Amino acid sequence: MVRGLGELWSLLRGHRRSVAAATSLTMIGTGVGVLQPLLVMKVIDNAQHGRVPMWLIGALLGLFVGQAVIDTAGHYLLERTGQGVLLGLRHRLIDHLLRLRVRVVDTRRIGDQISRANADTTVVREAVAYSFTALVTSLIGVVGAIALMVWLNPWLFLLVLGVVMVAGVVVLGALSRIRAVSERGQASVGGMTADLERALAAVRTVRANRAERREAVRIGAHADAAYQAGIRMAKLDSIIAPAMQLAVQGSVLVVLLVGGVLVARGSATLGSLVAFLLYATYLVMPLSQLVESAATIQRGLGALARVNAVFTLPRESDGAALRGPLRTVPAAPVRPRPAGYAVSSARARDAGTGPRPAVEFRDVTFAYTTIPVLRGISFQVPTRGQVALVGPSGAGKSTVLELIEQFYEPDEGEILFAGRDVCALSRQEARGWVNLVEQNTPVLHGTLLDNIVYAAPDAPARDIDWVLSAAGLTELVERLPRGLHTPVGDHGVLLSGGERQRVAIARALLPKPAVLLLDEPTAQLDAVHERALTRVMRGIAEERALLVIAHRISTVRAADQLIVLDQGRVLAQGTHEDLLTASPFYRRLAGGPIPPTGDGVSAPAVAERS
Ligand SMILES: Nc1ncnc2c1ncn2[C@@H]1O[C@H](COP(=O)(O)OP(=O)(O)OP(=O)(O)O)[C@@H](O)[C@H]1O
Repeated sequence: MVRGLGELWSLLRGHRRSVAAATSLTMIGTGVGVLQPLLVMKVIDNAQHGRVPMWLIGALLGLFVGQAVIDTAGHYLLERTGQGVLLGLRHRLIDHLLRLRVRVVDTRRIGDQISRANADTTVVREAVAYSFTALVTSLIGVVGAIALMVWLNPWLFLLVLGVVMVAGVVVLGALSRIRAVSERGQASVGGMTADLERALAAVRTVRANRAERREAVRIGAHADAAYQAGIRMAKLDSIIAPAMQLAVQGSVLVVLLVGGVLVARGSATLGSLVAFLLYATYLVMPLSQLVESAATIQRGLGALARVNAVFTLPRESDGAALRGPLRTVPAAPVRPRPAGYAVSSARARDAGTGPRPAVEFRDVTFAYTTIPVLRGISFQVPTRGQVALVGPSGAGKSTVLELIEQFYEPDEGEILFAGRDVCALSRQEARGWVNLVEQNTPVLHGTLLDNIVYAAPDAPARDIDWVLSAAGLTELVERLPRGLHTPVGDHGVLLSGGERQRVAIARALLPKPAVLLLDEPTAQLDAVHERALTRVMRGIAEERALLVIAHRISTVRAADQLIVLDQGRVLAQGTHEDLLTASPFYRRLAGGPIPPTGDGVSAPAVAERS
């Protein structure tokens, strides 16, 4: 609990002045409240002698109103601080989540991460904002009330203490279990969000497979678990509340009984009995506040553990010198954006026309887990022209593009951009050099324009017109009643597969990368659209490097060079015609059905390579 308090306290960095001000106000409010019974005692004692001075009544009223005003200001300040802490935590979390290493994202559930940024931070807010102040002020309230009770009548106080301690044992038992229950409940909410996200993201698949009921049961199971945790929490809360109630009523009863006898015997005044009674209730109020804030802190610590777990996940470094210092490859720096549409001549020099290819793999080996997916592959992509990666499913083609995009780092070997080891480039530089159109072409919620200018929000209209025409989208935009301002729906569901593909190509072209990577651009297209896109690709390849993955050889038949991959190895390289003659494996790829991975290709691999 003490370490947990330290963690919560560290969240208040930058807000400590506000917390101090709010705590001071609440303390003053509590102090003003503690004074009231003393004045009441004075009023009653004076009344017994037949006169009640008006100033006493006025002072009592003043204290009453003063306390209300001070409490209001303190409450607002706390609420504001809580919101500030929540905002800071969410900003950090959002930033961290968006920069997580791709390898980490691969193994996490997105919905659960969303839930951590959403539900868990809200629980932490409550713990952070209120509980510190409540802890401090209620402690002061308890100490103050105890001191005054001891001063008024130590024996009566001991009796009250006995009653409160009985309740205290019950409450402490319940408090110790709250954190674990809260963590379980929050984890169930995370699981529910993750499964709901999964089902809604694939709503068509769910419907087509008539899986609504099964999904509802699956997601409902998390809701049930959250409910169970909620019920356990309610049980613990309901143990705490009556225990505190018992402490109040028991204390009042004991004080009334024993105090009444003392007043009857004349060993105590009626005023001191009333004051003592008020303090007995005043003791219980901050005590229950103390207990409540301890419970909120426990809940908050449960949620904070989940939030902090995100911060322990490794994020992508900025890139430069990831695997050691800059290699001594003599090259001009890569400039992420050219001046015009075409790769400028200066850039072409940077890119190393001739000896320095736009992208080069040198003996690159890579494994997602333990089994290598790429096994020492080497190839070059010149600054202009089209290079195609072909090979059976699972050969490692998409992995090559993922390594170029720096989503993963090679285990061995080097990747060079324009002759420079990518490890010597910042991620910004490297990702300015290339751009990727993924296999599943994510189109984002928003308008067509939002999607196209995603990487270059300030792009001038002429650039947008150019990428629209380069990607063959001009006609579509003219046909749509709202043109570029047409909403595309979540994940671009309002567009056809081919349109989504072309929107993604236009988006990738707008920041003018030196190298455009296309993963299966024609997978969703019919023969007519495939031919149109092939023309688009030829146009693009005249100005920059184009690296394309295609299952259909017809898409890449005209490529300047084809690289045949199988089982993570380069089997053969050359033009379509060269390969038809030299590579039996390619002949089978091009002509017949694509052979499954490992279809007797290991031995020819050596022969074909040579
Ligand atoms: N994120 C990942 N984590 C673990 N393994 C992966 C991951 N992505 C791909 N793989 C595995 O790596 C191997 C190569 O996959 P890759 O997607 O590169 O093949 P591909 O040649 O592009 O296949 P396809 O033509 O079917 O898209 C496959 O066996 C695949 O299961």
